[in-house]
Amino acid sequence: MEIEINGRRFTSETRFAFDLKPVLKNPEELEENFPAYEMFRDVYFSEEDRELILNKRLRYDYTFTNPGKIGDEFIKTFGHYHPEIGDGITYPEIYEIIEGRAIFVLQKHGESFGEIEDVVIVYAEEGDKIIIPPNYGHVMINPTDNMIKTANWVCRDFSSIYDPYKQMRGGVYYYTINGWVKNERYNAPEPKFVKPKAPKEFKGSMYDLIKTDRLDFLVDPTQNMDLFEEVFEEIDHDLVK
Ligand SMILES: O=P(O)(O)OC[C@H]1O[C@](O)(CO)[C@@H](O)[C@@H]1O
Repeated sequence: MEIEINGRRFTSETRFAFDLKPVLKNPEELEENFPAYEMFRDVYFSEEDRELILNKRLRYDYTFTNPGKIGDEFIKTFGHYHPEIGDGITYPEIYEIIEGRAIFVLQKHGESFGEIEDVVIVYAEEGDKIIIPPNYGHVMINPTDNMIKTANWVCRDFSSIYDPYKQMRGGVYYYTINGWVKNERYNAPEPKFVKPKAPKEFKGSMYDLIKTDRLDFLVDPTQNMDLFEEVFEEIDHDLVK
């Protein structure tokens, strides 16, 4: 797929349903291949911005996630962790929902990939900004009949880590037409159900945050670990559709 921004064309990398086989609840139910989501990595609006983005060691991506199901499971991203910066702390990330409604499953592993210390299920709406704290892996699910469009800022110095999700066949929970199904390969506590509560300094245009120092935490989260204390607000799970 291609998008045009200010006369520049950006081409996506497509993840197909077959690419998701290693992380599906029921891979055997996948018969026909189709595009699951489009990733436009390293987008910029002007050459001047491009220089700023490179200097700040950041990357701006769009992800367009199609609606659909594989068996009874809703379409989702593959899922990944980020590497360590040092001292056992991994790179965080910030997402924005540009269009649609999404669910993120965040998980933090302990000694082994299968030992989960914390699970946070984030129900996000259009306009929400979602901060993925250090040390959490993340999967984004499309629980709707419409495409989800998201943007994200992330440090550009690393590659995502997919092996834990491959080894465990996906994240700690699958989202299905019958609701949440635990992936029994994991030992994990009960999930917390939350909505995003990004601090007020992140209000406004996601892209324009590059013109401020507010994204510095993506490259060095250790300078402001308090930021991650209040990025979610617990919700009553019964209220969640
Ligand atoms: O890398 P995955 O798990 O396929 O997830 C897709 C999205 O995650 C990002 O890598 C950001 O974390 C985006 O660039 C990409 O569109």
